[in-house]
Amino acid sequence: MTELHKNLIDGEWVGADGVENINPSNINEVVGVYARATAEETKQAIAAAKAAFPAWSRSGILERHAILSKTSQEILARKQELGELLSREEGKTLPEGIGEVTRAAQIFDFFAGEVLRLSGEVLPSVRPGVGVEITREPVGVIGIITPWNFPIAIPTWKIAPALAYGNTVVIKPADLVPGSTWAIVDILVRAGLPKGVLNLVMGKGSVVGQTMLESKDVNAISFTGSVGTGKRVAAASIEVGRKFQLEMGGKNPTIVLDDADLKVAVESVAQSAFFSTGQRCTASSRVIVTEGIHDKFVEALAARTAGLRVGHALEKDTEIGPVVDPSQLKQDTDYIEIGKSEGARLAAGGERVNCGTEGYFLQPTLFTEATNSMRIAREEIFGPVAAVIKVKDYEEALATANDTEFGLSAGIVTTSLKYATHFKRNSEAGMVMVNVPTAGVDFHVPFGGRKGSSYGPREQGKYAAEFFTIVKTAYTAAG
Ligand SMILES: NC(=O)C1=CN([C@@H]2O[C@H](COP(=O)(O)OP(=O)(O)OC[C@H]3O[C@@H](n4cnc5c(N)ncnc54)[C@H](OP(=O)(O)O)[C@@H]3O)[C@@H](O)[C@H]2O)C=CC1
Ligand SMILES: O=C(O)CCC(=O)C(=O)O
Repeated sequence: MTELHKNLIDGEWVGADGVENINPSNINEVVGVYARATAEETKQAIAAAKAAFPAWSRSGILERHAILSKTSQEILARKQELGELLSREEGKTLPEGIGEVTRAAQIFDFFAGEVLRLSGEVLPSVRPGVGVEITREPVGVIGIITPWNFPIAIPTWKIAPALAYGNTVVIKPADLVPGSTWAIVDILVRAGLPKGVLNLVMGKGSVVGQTMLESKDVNAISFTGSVGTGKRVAAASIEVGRKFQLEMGGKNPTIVLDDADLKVAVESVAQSAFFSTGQRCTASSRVIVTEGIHDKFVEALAARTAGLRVGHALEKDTEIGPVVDPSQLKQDTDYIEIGKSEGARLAAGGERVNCGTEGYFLQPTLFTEATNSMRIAREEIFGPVAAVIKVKDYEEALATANDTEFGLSAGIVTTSLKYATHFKRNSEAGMVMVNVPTAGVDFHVPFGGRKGSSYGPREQGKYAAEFFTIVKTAYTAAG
């Protein structure tokens, strides 16, 4: 009998039965069995978080620091095991899985430090004899809803600041990958988190997520996922007057200019487009190339793409793991057909691959001769599929890069200080990368986009305080 991983509600592990978590590298392998919360259990979790808030919000900073720091240390000590769990449930390669786990440990460590750096401001009033204090207070119960593609990093970069600043939490991880979140919740509880402060409700978005959206007792929701669900979060939150923060899709461009170092350009685009199986909101799926370097760049990138080793996520030589599940695989292959029918040229990949196990393996796929009006250049695919668009010069490249409803990350590969500087200033993206991939961000600096990609304050780094706290301004007249 496989052990049931239960939900955590008010300090108790609860749940009678669950569903199997399947390995996308080998669908005959069950990663574990995880409970699915009901709407009633979700309401109990919210009530527990509400009841725990007064005490936790007034808890000492040393207690909060110690719990987050201990959690960071255990995650780091277990990075191999947790990296394997992550790779088995989501399909990214083991080095990518271990990297993501390490990032989670670093995030907990960062916010353990932030607890000790909480500060405010003291200002003179315009009225003589009156003082003004500006402080940050916790918001209350934070609802956290996360996607499947970063099963440990995204839950962590929402849970860690929420707890650090004195909030209580109800988290619903993606139904497809509950294992990594279960593991960090277990670690946090054993690190000493009081009951009710953090509640885990695994299960379906339509049940658990929807119940969170409808609850007046959830004071803020931090969401990462698709544009469609993000709009639901926004509408429901406005209805009950709560704070919300959305991180959604991307259609991130990488510009390659004539003066680019060819090797840097090819490696940067291959990584941005295909690593983590292209399942990153920061992935670059539009490659905008000026005509002087176009042909030799396309030739080199097609060769690099065709040479990428697709395989079981835990195999030593694998560079590209499987697609996460059948519905994402269908979306990817549908878009490959759309690209062909739109008249783009298939320069590499395009087929499913047999890697010896029953997994959702797909060749990294490169289209060339695409235009920015094609659906493969406008809609987020969320798989290992990229399209090259040829342009005349930097000005056309910049206009093409910005011609999208999204604005998460954007890259340029160039040796020109002039163009790099101009691009950093004029790109309509939240994160701009010069000679580095569009994906793979640091853990201690702000993360987020513009236009249709994001809504609300930035995540991560010290900027996380903007969402997870409320500013209070207090006036005191001297006696
Ligand atoms: N900008 C960013 O930072 C990122 C954006 N993304 C985007 O996320 C998408 C892929 O993730 P995916 O998980 O499929 O996105 P979804 O929006 O489908 O799911 C995200 C989360 O929302 C939940 N959810 C679904 N329906 C509801 C509902 N009615 N009420 C409340 N919650 C609900 C899901 O639950 P369930 O698991 O049951 O479906 C899941 O936990 C991609 O399009 C990608 O662009 C992904 C990562 C980062
Ligand atoms: O690129 C990264 O490091 C983070 C990307 C991300 O958060 C995402 O795709 O969900």
